Amino acid sequence: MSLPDFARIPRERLPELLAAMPKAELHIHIEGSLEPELIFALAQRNGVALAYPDVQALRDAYAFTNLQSFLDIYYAGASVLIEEQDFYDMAWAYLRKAAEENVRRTELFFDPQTHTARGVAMATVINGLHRACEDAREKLGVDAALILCFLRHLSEDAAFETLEQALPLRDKFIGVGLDSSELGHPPEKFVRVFARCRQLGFRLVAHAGEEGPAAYVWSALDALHVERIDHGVQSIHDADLMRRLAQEGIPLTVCPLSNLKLRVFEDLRQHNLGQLLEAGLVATINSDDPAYFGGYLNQNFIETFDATGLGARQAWQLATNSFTGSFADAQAKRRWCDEVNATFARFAA
Ligand SMILES: Nc1ncnc2[nH]cnc12
Ligand SMILES: [Zn+2]
Repeated sequence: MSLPDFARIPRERLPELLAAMPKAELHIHIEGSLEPELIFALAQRNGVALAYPDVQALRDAYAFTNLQSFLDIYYAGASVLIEEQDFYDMAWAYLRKAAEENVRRTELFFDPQTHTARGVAMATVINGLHRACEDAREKLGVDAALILCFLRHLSEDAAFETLEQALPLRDKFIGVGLDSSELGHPPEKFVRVFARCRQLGFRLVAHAGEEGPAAYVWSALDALHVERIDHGVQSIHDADLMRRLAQEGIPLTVCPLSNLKLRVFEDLRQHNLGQLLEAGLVATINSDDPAYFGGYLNQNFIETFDATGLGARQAWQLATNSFTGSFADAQAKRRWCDEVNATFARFAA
């Protein structure tokens, strides 16, 4: 099939097109979708004390200077999650939003160590999230899958222990990832546990090159053998790495509003997404932690396009990349890419 005629789509219609086009979200921490209102509702339901008197005071605290300043508040927010129903409610709220935004496929990260460290059972976490994913498929037509993330500020032994706890529920998540504080915690720290997960047949991803250097992206690829890089925006500083990412078609799950709020870029106009696409990388747009960074997926698209001047061609590329970069089966990917083409043909008619 030939490419849509992008020149026929006027710039004024871009926001409408960005919202309407089918898309996949490949980088969303489900705990980062916990809105202040739900944090307060769950705190009350579970009798958990919060450090803030009300929703507004909590929201006012969302002024971050870097990744760590965000993570401290993010882990505190997650402390209200106790029962299986809490995990369900959190994921269901996100999945409903995703359906409204024409997300067809979403791969949700979750951080079990944040919860098991507080005495919440692994099964409570995974069963609640998984039930929401099943309901999303049935009731919303959204295909949702779970990816278990190891916290990189903790030890590899702790990651192994987490894996052991999760293995009885292995049919309920498709892969593993690596998140939390990047600087000082290089991928090499987790070589053995990723090797084990690879042996077990899990899909592998890792955060790399968000605040950390391009060298961390190399080691995520060569030491951990990940299939996708989360963020990866620092790759731009290494021409050999850029060539490799392009040649091997390794997807980058880029999160523009997150990068702005965590000061990876001081201004959205300086974001390098356009350069990554120009270099032929399989870059995608994602929300990361939408409740904390001021926007869900469509807001990320709309603000980024507005600030950087990207156009309909890049919109098509990003929507297509989101499906090709996903871990869905080949037939579903083809169906969604056809749907992307049909949407663009309609806007170009
Ligand atoms: N942007 C991010 N980077 C690393 N770990 C995270 N956990 C939640 N959001 C994250
Ligand atoms: Zn992330």
